[in-house]
Amino acid sequence: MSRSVGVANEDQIVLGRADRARVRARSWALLRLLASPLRRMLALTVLLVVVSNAARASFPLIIAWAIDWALPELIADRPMALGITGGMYLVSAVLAGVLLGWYNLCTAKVSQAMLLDLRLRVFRHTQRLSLEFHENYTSGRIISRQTSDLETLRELLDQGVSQLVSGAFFILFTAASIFILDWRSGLLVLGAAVPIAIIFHWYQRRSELVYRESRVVSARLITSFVETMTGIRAVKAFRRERDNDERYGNVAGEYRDNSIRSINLFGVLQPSLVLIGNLTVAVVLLLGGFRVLEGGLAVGTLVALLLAAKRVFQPVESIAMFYSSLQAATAALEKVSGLLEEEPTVVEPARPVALRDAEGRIVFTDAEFGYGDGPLVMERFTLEIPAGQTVAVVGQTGAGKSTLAKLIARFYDLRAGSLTLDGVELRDLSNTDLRRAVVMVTQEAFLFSGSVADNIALGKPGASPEEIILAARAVGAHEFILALPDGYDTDVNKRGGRVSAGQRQLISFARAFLADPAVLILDEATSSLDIPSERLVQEGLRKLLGERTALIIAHRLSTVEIADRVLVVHDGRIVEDGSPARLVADGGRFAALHSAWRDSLV
Ligand SMILES: Nc1ncnc2c1ncn2[C@@H]1O[C@H](COP(=O)(O)OP(=O)(O)OP(=O)(O)O)[C@@H](O)[C@H]1O
Repeated sequence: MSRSVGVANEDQIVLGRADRARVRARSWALLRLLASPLRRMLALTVLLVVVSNAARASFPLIIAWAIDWALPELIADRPMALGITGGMYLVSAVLAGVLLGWYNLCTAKVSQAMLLDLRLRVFRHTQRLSLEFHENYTSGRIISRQTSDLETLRELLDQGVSQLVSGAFFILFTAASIFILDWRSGLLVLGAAVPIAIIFHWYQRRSELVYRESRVVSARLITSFVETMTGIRAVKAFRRERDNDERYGNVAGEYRDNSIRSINLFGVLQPSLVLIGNLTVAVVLLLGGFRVLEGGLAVGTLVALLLAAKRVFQPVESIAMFYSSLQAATAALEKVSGLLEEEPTVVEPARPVALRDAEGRIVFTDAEFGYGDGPLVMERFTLEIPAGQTVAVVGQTGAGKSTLAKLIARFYDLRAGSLTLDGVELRDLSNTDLRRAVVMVTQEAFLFSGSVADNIALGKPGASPEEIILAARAVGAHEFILALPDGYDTDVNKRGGRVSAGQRQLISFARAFLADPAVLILDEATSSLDIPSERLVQEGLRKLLGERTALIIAHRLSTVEIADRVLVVHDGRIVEDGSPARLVADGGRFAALHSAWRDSLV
């Protein structure tokens, strides 16, 4: 497989031939995909740009006729010819103006529709990608794809595309009009296309690298910023400000250098084009002038030729300017299309097996697991958890406890073996059935913006206020919620609505209670609670656990007391398995942990 699949070579500036071709093809495929629902509109846009520019390019031709044909006719007292050429000029001018305006409206519609589509795709897709992807691809990068890259595309689409296409057609038609007027001058203008093509090619090769680098450095800049701000507590606690300033300063400096390089490249491109254009006009004037003197060329034709030659190079400058935003947008599109090419590693089955009322029997058979291509984190094991059992998982840090929990929640798939819920492979369940049956409450107990009630209701969309209060009461959260400024309607992200870490956990307990899953996983979920609220929660927890299957990962052994069974995980293996009392009696690892905990209580 090529290394350029997905985001794999995202930080690489110079791409090999095959990788470059693949990345280009991927970007084009994305553009085609975005354009396909707008085919009709696009066809109209093309028609408008062709006709309006043909009309614009006809002005010098009409002027040549007016001078060389209509004027002599007028002198001969036949004013009809001047009326015809004047009328033609007027029609062309109005047609060009009206159609050009319409064309601008159409391109704005098309480009904004494409941009909206892309924005939504990027958001939906990144949300759909598996946890494995997000754990490796930092949130800073995602933000940079969604903001800075899409902004770069927006800048091009807002103005650039319409100018580029319109300019290109204008040049084409004006060059054609020069050929019609005088093929020798036409060849001269065509000759100027050679150095222009060379300079564009030079600019394209150089700027491709510079703009690709710009995307990479810009992502690093945003990542550095996001990391500092999301970890602002750790930054302050460890006095990281000065180091962070320096690191950020270095990346910002790199970004500046990169911008200077791209401006310098443009600084060569633009004057070169102006120079080529002016020289060509001068040559056309010189040669045409001699031919007029010799009688080989009509005066009107020369005037028209000069007008056309001057106009043919007019859009070149704006094309050069928008060409640089095209290059920047191409680099952005490479990155965004790479992100969109990533596939979720944990996929929903095409034909899921239905699971109505889950009981919660979990069975691992000859299961093995490791993250990505990494080493095995859980060595081959077989484990059966009967429905309704409360299992505590203990073990030293890094042993694999959370990994076990994440497998049951299907955040990851096994590398080998099978994992079933009520006899159905987890991989064969629909997301809806799986999420209804298995709920995981994590340590971070994330709250979304909105009210406390909204946050609890996430467990069961459409839950009534009574159900929400019942759930909060069950886990012992009701009292503190009532004490908040607006009770259940308090906005958790507003000043005064902020809740403590322990309160956050209680809210997420209420959410889980309301969800009423067959299998509940609590990952370190009681670690932020102080002792009284932990006691309170112990009570709530008993109610929450009720009849369900539960897997509790806890450092605090007080939580383990309510478990029917304890699993001791060590170095990716389950080394002890039994009731708490039996494991204590057996005198193994759990017994040692337990006695240390008892001592700490005294
Ligand atoms: N996303 C990941 N990618 C790669 N390796 C990982 C990932 N998450 C965990 N690991 C590794 O897997 C092993 C088990 O981690 P796990 O989080 O399951 O441990 P744990 O027992 O829950 O530890 P703790 O009590 O500290 O939370 C560790 O060696 C860890 O480095």
